[in-house]
Amino acid sequence: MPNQQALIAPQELLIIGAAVKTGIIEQLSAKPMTIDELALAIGADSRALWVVTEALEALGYLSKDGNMLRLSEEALDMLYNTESPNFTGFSFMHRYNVTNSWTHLPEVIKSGQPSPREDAAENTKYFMAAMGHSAKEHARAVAGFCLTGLGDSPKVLDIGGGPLTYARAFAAGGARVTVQDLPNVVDYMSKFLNEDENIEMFPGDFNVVLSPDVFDLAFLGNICHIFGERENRELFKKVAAVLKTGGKITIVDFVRGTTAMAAVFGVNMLVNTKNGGTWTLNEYGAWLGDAGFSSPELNEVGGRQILTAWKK
Ligand SMILES: C[S@@+](CC[C@H](N)C(=O)[O-])C[C@H]1O[C@@H](n2cnc3c(N)ncnc32)[C@H](O)[C@@H]1O
Repeated sequence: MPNQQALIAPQELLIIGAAVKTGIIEQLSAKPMTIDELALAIGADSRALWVVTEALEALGYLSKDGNMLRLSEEALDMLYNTESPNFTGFSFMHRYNVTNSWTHLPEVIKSGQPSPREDAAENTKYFMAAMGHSAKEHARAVAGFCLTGLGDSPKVLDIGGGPLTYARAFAAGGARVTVQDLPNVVDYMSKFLNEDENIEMFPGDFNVVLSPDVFDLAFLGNICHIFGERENRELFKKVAAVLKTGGKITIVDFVRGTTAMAAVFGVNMLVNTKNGGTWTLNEYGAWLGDAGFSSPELNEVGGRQILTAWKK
């Protein structure tokens, strides 16, 4: 049934997102400023800046001391205080970028091509923050489920595991983890890794190569929706080649035909990728079977759908 409650503009996201994009937040995180000082610092129109900062104040992101603007305590907690229960960092900026792509859906429906993408370096930072944030709550449960039956200190290959949230949960469960991700992501994220974490990072495009080792478990967290049938079939074959016999593959993704979210998320992949999407259990079964795996089992853990199959 259509959800009329959902038919509202994401105004707060668009306002705070624009405040981050234009540098309002960064400038005010350094020091309080008047509207005119801020306008000069970020090269903005004073009238427009006044209207937007009034809204930011009304929404609780800014506070005013005389004519000086500053970030509110709540905004400081949310954006910068990693110890705060309200900390999100800048993870919402990924949603802001995605919302931008979604507004091109009418053109995408006609052309069949994804929305134009802005390749800004800070988007890697936002993407990693968003993925890390969304996995935080259920990573332990998912990792525990995936590690079941693998014995002591299994070797895990976490493909597309750049945000490190799942890798840390695997390591906490006793695994030795190799995280493979794109070189720019490994470059950025390896700074956040401590030497004693039992996690190493391998830079590499999974469409080209997988980390050359023998693993007990390959974890594919939300990567099968990025590409189409050909790439997934190839990836599953590469996974089979780096798993020991009897080794396990676990895939976290929305499975089309089993949840409404899979169809909706399919639209996200339509606007953001050339041939990504969400796939049915039958499709996964055929692709995994042809790559040498058993039929996949579908489970739900911590609200995430997980497919599990074993290398024959
Ligand atoms: C949607 S995120 C999922 C992150 C994490 N696995 C999770 O489930 O929260 C996809 C991840 O795959 C990585 N990725 C995308 N294409 C890749 C490729 N061709 N080779 C290696 N990593 C890739 C991205 O950089 C990103 O870290």
